[in-house]
Amino acid sequence: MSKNTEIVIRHLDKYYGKKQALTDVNLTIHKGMFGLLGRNGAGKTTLMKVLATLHEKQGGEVSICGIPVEHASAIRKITGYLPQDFSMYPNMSVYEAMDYLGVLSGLTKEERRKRIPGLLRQVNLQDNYRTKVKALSGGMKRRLGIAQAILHNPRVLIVDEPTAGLDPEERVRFRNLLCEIAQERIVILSTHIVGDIEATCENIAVLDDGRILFQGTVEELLHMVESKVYKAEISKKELPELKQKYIVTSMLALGNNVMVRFIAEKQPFAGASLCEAGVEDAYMYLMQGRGEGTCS
Ligand SMILES: Nc1ncnc2c1ncn2[C@@H]1O[C@H](COP(=O)(O)OP(=O)(O)OP(=O)(O)O)[C@@H](O)[C@H]1O
Repeated sequence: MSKNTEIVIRHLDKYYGKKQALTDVNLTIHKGMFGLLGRNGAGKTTLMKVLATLHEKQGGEVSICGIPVEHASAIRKITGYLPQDFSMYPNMSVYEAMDYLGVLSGLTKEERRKRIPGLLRQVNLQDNYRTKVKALSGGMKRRLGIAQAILHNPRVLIVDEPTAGLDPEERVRFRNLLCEIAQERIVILSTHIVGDIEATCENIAVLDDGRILFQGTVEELLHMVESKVYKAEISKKELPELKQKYIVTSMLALGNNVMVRFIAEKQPFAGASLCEAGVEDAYMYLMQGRGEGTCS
């Protein structure tokens, strides 16, 4: 595949003072949805900020569609970024905010007039032109954030933890929007919510303590726990021992008993039945020995 349609990261190192936040990160990211998964503090935001040219790296090479990240203004022309703590112009209306950002992006009046209505329709805010930004719900603000991030029609969209705090319906709607956008772009989605990745991304990377623990397809991740995920109904008294021996990925209380889902290398005891592995199981397995994974 041509380097002009990829993000290529080689031996990337990033420090904050003496603290090393990224260590020898190597990734190649193609068109479509790419999921970056990791617990809080793993380095996801740092990696995204390096790609968005908001942080400088200390070592390695990074290029986006063939352009080295050192060429910040050229990178910003082809990259859209939605930060974790996105907020903008609370007293402007939705349309005014978009129009203003369009001016800042260098779009002509004609280009703005043509592009903004289509984008607001795409993010389902077509009925909110006059709504003040401060009056939007969390999900609507996030969707407006996406519209502003793709206002200049970038080839790459970088979205940092976009679904945190959204209700389930908004989360699904937001994920679908990103998938739609990813049909013609590279979209990088960072999250610590395993469900977001499972539903949307074919290719993923798991970051932990600044290092890549895994990269590949969701299928390859699932393969790691194939024939290793069991469920069993046990008494509450037996639970502590089971938790000591195995990685428990979910529990459901049933009176004095508990239905547990856990990972074991082979049939652990009679009465435990094999089940289909999920991404959350695989993630917990991968995180084994690294403290508890913070998946929700
Ligand atoms: N400005 C900074 N100065 C010093 N250390 C920092 C700074 N920003 C981040 N770090 C540290 O770098 C590491 C990676 O942080 P980063 O924010 O990239 O993680 P993250 O995976 O995005 O986590 P979260 O989901 O909590 O945002 C953490 O140990 C964090 O404490």
